[in-house]
Amino acid sequence: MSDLLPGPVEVVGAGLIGTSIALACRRAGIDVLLSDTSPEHLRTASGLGAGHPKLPGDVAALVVVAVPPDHLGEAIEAALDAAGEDTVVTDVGSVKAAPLAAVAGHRALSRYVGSHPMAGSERSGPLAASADLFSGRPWAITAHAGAAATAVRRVATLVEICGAVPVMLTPAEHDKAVARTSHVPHLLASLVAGTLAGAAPEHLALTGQGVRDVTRVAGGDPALYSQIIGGNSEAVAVLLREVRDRLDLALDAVADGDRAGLESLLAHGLAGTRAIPGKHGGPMQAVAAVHVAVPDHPGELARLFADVGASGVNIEDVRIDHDPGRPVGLVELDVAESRAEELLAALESRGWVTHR
Ligand SMILES: NC(=O)C1=CN([C@@H]2O[C@H](COP(=O)(O)OP(=O)(O)OC[C@H]3O[C@@H](n4cnc5c(N)ncnc54)[C@H](O)[C@@H]3O)[C@@H](O)[C@H]2O)C=CC1
Ligand SMILES: O=C(O)C(=O)Cc1ccc(O)cc1
Repeated sequence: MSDLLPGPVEVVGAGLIGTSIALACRRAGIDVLLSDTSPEHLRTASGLGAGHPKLPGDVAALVVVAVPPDHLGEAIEAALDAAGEDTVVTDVGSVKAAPLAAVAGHRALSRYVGSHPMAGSERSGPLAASADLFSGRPWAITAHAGAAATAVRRVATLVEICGAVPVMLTPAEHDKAVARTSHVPHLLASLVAGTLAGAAPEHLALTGQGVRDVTRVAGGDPALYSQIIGGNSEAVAVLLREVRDRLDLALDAVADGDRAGLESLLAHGLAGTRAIPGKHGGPMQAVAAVHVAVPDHPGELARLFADVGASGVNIEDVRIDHDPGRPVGLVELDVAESRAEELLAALESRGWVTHR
């Protein structure tokens, strides 16, 4: 337990994010109070060991509001109304200007500090939660000008307890940033995924890893993401117009057979992939993919990872694709470019079928 966060922590909204935070706090030995409008989620989260239902009279040191975006304002206000004089309130909503505007006139505004963990999944509810969800992930802290320094420190302590990396931003800057890194990518993933709905099975049989990578986030709950994206409409619209202009250029280049124009658009995209920070927030490391054919039998992945471990090469990322015609998985290991040849040789010497 931390001196800066003595507990208890109250989590309002025991879904994916709320229960994950609660589990991380419990792991750190902090008492957690839970509340949720869904008795089922409350029961499930309590059963997972995330805490116990809040009782009348319980007072938290920190309230974490983790409800869907459309309900953030009212839930933050209710938390500020009910809290003790020393209680700090944060929320973890994916947009930050709107909930702040909803409570801007509150007498206890100095004890509210917004935040946003940049980690999650396509799944919802407490059963998808994990204490490790935020490990090594950025977590924005969006203090407004009138926030008390003690309140900001308490929220930063929560971020540290969850193993995340704090990033200080104003609410407006945050909303512009996530329009670019989360909301527009989500919308475009959904548009691409939509072209697959109802497609001919013989076309879908040619699905590879690329389309899975591009469409993964589109698997998220449409009701939640319409609130997230709709709650950041101004910043999202600015970027969507930029994308629309490029889409028009792409259409013209394809229709006119303009290879140079097409290459220029693709090169711009490549530059974007290189701008994405690497693991742990550092500069992007040059990685190379090593592909390994793995028989679809119990224990084969464990054997492969043990052999990679024995070679001393670190795996930066891993993906698995399936050969539709054979009982074989194709494992793609991303490793530092400078170590790829060494890994290929080590795996081949142990009998694995590999290629770059
Ligand atoms: N899903 C994700 O990957 C991420 C979501 N967020 C944000 O976290 C918040 C929660 O999202 P998830 O955990 O994914 O959703 P979820 O659907 O898994 O959980 C939301 C929970 O809030 C409860 N709830 C709804 N209205 C309530 C109210 N008025 N009072 C108390 N409980 C209420 C629901 O019953 C549910 O248990 C959202 O604001 C979202 O923008 C932030 C980072 C990542
Ligand atoms: O699934 C992913 O890769 C995500 O990026 C999850 C996510 C979803 C919503 C957020 O507000 C923040 C993170």
